[in-house]
Amino acid sequence: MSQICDLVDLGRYPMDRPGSPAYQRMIADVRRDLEEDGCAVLPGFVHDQGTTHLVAEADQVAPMGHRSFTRTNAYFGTEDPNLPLDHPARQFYDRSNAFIPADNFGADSPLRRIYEFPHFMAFIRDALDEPQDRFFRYDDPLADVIINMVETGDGFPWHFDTNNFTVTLAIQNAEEGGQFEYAPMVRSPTNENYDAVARVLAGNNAQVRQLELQPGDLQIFRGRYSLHRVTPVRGARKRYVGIFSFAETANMCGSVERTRQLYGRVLPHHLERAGLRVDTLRD
Ligand SMILES: O=C(O)CCC(=O)C(=O)O
Ligand SMILES: [Fe+2]
Repeated sequence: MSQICDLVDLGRYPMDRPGSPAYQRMIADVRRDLEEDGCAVLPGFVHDQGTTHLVAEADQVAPMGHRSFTRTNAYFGTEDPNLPLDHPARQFYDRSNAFIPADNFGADSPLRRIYEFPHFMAFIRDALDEPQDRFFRYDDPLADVIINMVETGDGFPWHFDTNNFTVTLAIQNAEEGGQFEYAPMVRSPTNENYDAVARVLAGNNAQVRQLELQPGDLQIFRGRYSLHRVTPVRGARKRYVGIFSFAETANMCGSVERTRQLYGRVLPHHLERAGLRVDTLRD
């Protein structure tokens, strides 16, 4: 079974030593990057040897990925015929990928080892400057820690996330494509900024940054405000990205409908949380 130091470069990222000067410097760096453009990258967070474990695990569970195709706009909304045809909310794109659900990452999973390392959650919370009583691991056995698997022909078109922030770990790059592109903080809680969104959707990349993330890089991203996409992938090698989820309230879990769409199934846990009975017996 791997230890955290077999995966994470704790020398470079001393998340296990809160309060030390090195830890304080690390937090200051991440906060500055998040402040500047809503995105912080920690290169080599998982060292090369650790990445080997994560790739081996991903290859092993890849057949369990649930593939989904949708036609979506940047807001995951439906068609609104009352808006002008060129409105950003009326631009629809194909999206396809496969998520490998969280219950494939069991107690001895290296990816889960990182997610459940107690100092990891504290470090992410600290980096995002979130209060302790508003930061929890996601209580969803299919979605707390997953892999986004993107294969040749797949892509993740322009969108805003529904979560306030996303924590991802690059595990394996595709042979071609699969770059992460984003328009930093293009909208705010009080301003949709549709004109700027429309410019990005139309292919104007003056405001767009492209990241060449390498396996092992950790990314902390405020995806609710920054329009972003993953460029289409080509070649035989799959693109693997680990996604670690956190929530503002305890016991948060995905809805039955959305879970079924993304992971192809639900567990009794989802039905219970939705107030539904697990059995079909007459009361
Ligand atoms: O795979 C990635 O790098 C991020 C995908 C993404 O934007 C998302 O899951 O919302
Ligand atoms: Fe996203």
